[in-house]
Order: sequence, then structure tokens, then C-alpha cells
Amino acid sequence: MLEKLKTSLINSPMIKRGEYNYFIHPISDGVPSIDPHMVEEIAEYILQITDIKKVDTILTIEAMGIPVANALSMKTGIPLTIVRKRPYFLEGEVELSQRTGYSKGALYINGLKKGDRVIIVDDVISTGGTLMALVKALKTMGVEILDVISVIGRGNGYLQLKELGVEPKILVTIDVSEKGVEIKNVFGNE
Ligand SMILES: O=P(O)(O)OC[C@H]1O[C@H](OP(=O)(O)OP(=O)(O)O)[C@H](O)[C@@H]1O
Ligand code: HPA
Repeated sequence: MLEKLKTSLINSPMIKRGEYNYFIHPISDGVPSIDPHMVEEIAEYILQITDIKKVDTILTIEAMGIPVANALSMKTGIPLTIVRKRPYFLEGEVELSQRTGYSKGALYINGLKKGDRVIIVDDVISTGGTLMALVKALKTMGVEILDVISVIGRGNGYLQLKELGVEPKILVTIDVSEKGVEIKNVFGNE
């Protein structure tokens, strides 16, 4: 189960971004190259754990949510919507603030309306800052969130989402220390 993902995570290098232990992995960084078989493995797994039939659009966040979300879109024929890091000034554009463990900036939602049913797919959840801001904005817009799926999870940041009534599905939970990456859990194995 998710063997390619788990093996590659264990072998991920780690760098410091300030105080933050940042692991480098193809799915979260595009570095080194992304193995399409690993993306396929992840997309297949996600399709087993979410009710894709009800979904109007697969929602992801620039940049590194895109490879997996796009694979899901290609496999299902369901459109892909990307939350961008730059504005387009279109009518109805919604701006939100993103803060991670090592960066902050703005995100912009376009192309969604009240009543749309989405799943959110992202590569990593860490502090939870990005998904908290996105989920809050979508709720204000009246967008229905059917599932929140993160390929990789680290730390307790995901717990904050429960306060918003969202229980993210995290495929592989890891611990990142000075020594490197350790696998803590695989979704479905709890
Ligand atoms: O839970 P958090 O602490 O908010 O971290 C998770 C976010 O960090 C990464 O995005 P980043 O802004 O680094 O952009 P990238 O996808 O362009 O690398 C990742 O893709 C998530 O969106
Ligand atoms: O440690 C990390 N590595 C890659 N992407 C990330 N997004 C949040 N934390 C990380």
C-alpha cells in the first residue's frame, strides 16, 4: 500500500528553512523528478477513499498540489480548479492569506460559486495554516467541502481543521527531525 510513496519519503533529504526542518520530496517539491507511477499509485489510492461521484471540481493549491490533483482530474474527467498565488482581478475573486511554517503570502480563488461541491487535494499539511485559511474562505463563499485530502502530513496542524468540522484524510503521516523522515502512519491502517 503506497509503497513507492513510503520508500521515497524515508529517503528524502532534509534542509533547514530557518528553524523549520524541511524535507525535500518529488511530490511536495517536484525535486528530484516526479515518478508518474508514484503519482498513479497515489491517485488510485485517493479514488478508493473518497466518493468522487458527487464532486463538481477537484480543488488544489499552487504549486505542488497540482500533479496529484491533475492526475485525479485526468482519471475521472472531473474539472480541476487551482487556487493561485497571484491575482487575476476577475469578478468574484476571493483573496486569502496563507501562512506556512516557513513562508507567508496571499492566495486567490477563482472559478467557484456557492453550492459547488469540491474535494481539496494538496501535497502536504504541516502547520495547517494553508488549509485553515482555504477552508474558512470556502465556507464563507458557501462552497461545499466533501473531503480534504493531503498526500503527506506532519505534525499536529491538521487538528485545527477539526474546529471547522473538517477531518482531513492524510495518506502518509511522517515525522521530520534532524535525522530525517520517519513514517508514523498510513491512512486506513489506524
Ligand atoms: O500546513 P502548512 O504549514 O500551511 O503547509 C502546507 C503547504 O505548504 C506547501 O505549500 P507552499 O506554499 O510551500 O507552496 P508550493 O506548493 O508552491 O511548494 C504545501 O503545498 C501546502 O500547501
Ligand atoms: O517540509 C516540507 N517539505 C515540503 N513541502 C512542505 N510543505 C510544508 N512543509 C513542507
